[in-house]
Parts: sequence; structure tokens; C-alpha cells
Amino acid sequence: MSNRICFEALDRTIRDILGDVCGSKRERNFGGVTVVLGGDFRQTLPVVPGSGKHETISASITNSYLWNSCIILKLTSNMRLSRFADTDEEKERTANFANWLLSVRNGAEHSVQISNSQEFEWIRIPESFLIDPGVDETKSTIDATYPDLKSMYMDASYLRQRAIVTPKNDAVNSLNESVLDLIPGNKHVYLSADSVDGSDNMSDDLRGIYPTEFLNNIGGGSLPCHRLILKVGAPVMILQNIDQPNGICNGTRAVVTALGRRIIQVKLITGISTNKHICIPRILFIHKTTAFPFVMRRRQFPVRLCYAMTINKSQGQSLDMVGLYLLEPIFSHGQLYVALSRTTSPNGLKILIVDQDDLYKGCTKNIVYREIF
Ligand SMILES: Nc1ncnc2c1ncn2[C@@H]1O[C@H](COP(=O)(O)OP(=O)(O)OP(=O)(O)O)[C@@H](O)[C@H]1O
Repeated sequence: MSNRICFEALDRTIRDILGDVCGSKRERNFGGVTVVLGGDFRQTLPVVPGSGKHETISASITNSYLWNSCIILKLTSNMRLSRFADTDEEKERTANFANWLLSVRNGAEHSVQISNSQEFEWIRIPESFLIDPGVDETKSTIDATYPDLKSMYMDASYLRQRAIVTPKNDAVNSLNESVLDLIPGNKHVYLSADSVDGSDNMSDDLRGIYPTEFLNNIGGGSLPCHRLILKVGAPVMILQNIDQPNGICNGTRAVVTALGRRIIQVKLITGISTNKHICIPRILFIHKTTAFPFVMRRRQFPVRLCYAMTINKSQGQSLDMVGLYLLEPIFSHGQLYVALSRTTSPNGLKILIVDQDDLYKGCTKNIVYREIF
């Protein structure tokens, strides 16, 4: 969900443009133009780096002057789930699962008291969804989400249907590397070219503080990795809007079909151009963050492996098989609901909960800011 200041900036821009034509339009929200907004306050809220609950709620459009003039229309059917239930038994199981999702979504699922925890937002996960961690939690999660990987690793629909989701990028990277190691083929390593924007005018002192090695370690968000490792057959997610009218956008998934020195070829597996082959060159990313007093430039292929992805990045995806990897519990509002609701059927959800201290067996954290709705 976008920060409310984006909507407010759009509002002021439209008022400015239309106000020149007709002065009274300057006084009306969006210059009197009807605007349709879609969103779910039970899913993840705007990300405000380094902020807490208050700042997150404050960044939501419900706290904008625009909200009072919104007419709220509610969607009531879970279309993602209802498509696949054929028999009466499946329909009943799916309806129960949909109700369970709703109670997680609203924070109404019965909470469990965890000793040593000041937090009470812990819920018990039904046993049928749990993955037995065995001796290697990562391997158990990969096996549950990607069965028959060795024979199916090139199959586009197999890859389209599934993903491991997890709260943090560190776990995403290590899961992606682990799955890539399991498939045959040569690894190609692509290093990015990183620099500080305007570094020509930077003093030697500043250049010394931020050497290239430091820039190489900056990652996360929508920035591709400095060290991108790919194999033919690996699924990737596109990280930039390359050609929106043709569905080649941030979040579109694809399978690598050829790896060259200066270009990679992929076959799209989601979006309106599914099955189309496209070639992708390295492109320039301009990375601005309040964490550093400079703007960074990174030239790299705009893709990331997507055997696993963060829960936030999975928002909007529909998957037949979801492996939820909770090496540690979720950390923000709506994340658990987003992760659980990516699946198209209750049979397509497997959850691994790592509980090293044996404190919360089969339970996990669910954070719901009820103030937002
Ligand atoms: N009217 C419909 N008939 C059949 N299938 C539908 C319909 N509406 C949506 N779906 C299917 O339900 C799934 C979810 O739809 P969509 O992604 O548009 O919803 P969403 O509200 O954006 O989901 P979320 O916010 O949870 O990601 C998709 O697979 C879509 O094809």
C-alpha cells in the first residue's frame, strides 16, 4: 500500500492542472475527478523505514484529509480460493479455510499465551499445515514446496505455481541459493557496477568513507543484488517496470532461458505476456535512502531469483503451493495474513515454524493494528 503522501501529491497535481482550466476545481479533491482506489488495510501497510506502529498508521490513507470524501465499497468473496473447490467436501474445507483466514486477518483468531513473551498476539497453526523441520529446516521447506525439483526444475507452470515466502531478505537470499544449488547447470555470476551519484564532485574524504566494497554490500528493497548468481531454468522476478503495457513490470516472474555476457534471455511466466521470450540488458538503478547521505547508482540486471521471496514482495501473487518459512516470526501488521492468503487452496499451504527454545510449538505471531480499520 502506498504512503498517503503519494495520494496527496496526486490530489494537489490534479487540482493544479484542472484549476487552470476552471478555478472551482482547485477547491475539490482530485479536482472533482472520480478516482478509484483499491486496497486492503488488513494486508501490509506503507513501509516507513525505521518507524514504529504510530508512523505506519499515520502514513496510511485513512489518516489523510482525502479519506473523509471516500465512499467505501467492500468485496466479500474470496475468489482466489473459490475457483478450485469442486466436490462438496472440498467446498466445505475451503470455506473453513477461508473463515480461518478471515479470523487471522481481523486479529480475531484465538490467541495463545506464550511464556516469556509480553506479546499476546500468538496463534496456533492447525497441524495439517505444519512442515516437520526434521534435521534440516531449509531442506524440509524446499522439499515441501518444490517436490520433484530435479525432474521439474525447467517446467514453467511448475515454477509459476509455487514459491517459498518468508519475512526477511536474508532468509530469502539463503533459500534462493540453496534451491539453485539443487538444480543442474552452470552458475553464471554477474557483478554490478556501483558508484555514488555525482562522485566526480565528492571530496576524497567522502570517497574514502564510502568505498566500492561498502556500496556493494548495500541491498534489499527493489535493488538487485551486487552479486547475482543465475542458472538456465531458474525463476526470477523482474524488479522494474520495463514495459508496463505489455505486462513486463516490477513483480512479473520469468524463467531464465539463456545467459550471455551482456544480456540475459527470459521467458515470462506471469502477466499478460506469459510465454513470451524477452532479452534484458543491465540497467541503471538510482537508490535513494535516508540511511545514507548520498544517492547510489547500481548498474545490474533488474532481476532477482524467486524460488523464495519476502512476504511483502509476494503481495498480489496467487500461488498453488506456498511454503511459509518462519525461521523467525513475522514483524509487522498484516504480514501473516498476506503470507497465508497467497494460496489458491488449503492443500497448497505448508508452514515451517522454527522454535529453537521449544517455547511456542506450532504457534506463531500475528500482528494486527486494529486502529487502522
Ligand atoms: N471475478 C472473478 N472471477 C474469477 N476469478 C477471480 C475473480 N476476481 C479475482 N479472481 C481471481 O482471484 C485471484 C485474486 O485476484 P486479485 O489478485 O485481483 O485480487 P487481490 O484483491 O488483488 O488479491 P490480494 O490483494 O490478496 O493479492 C486471482 O487469481 C484472480 O484471477
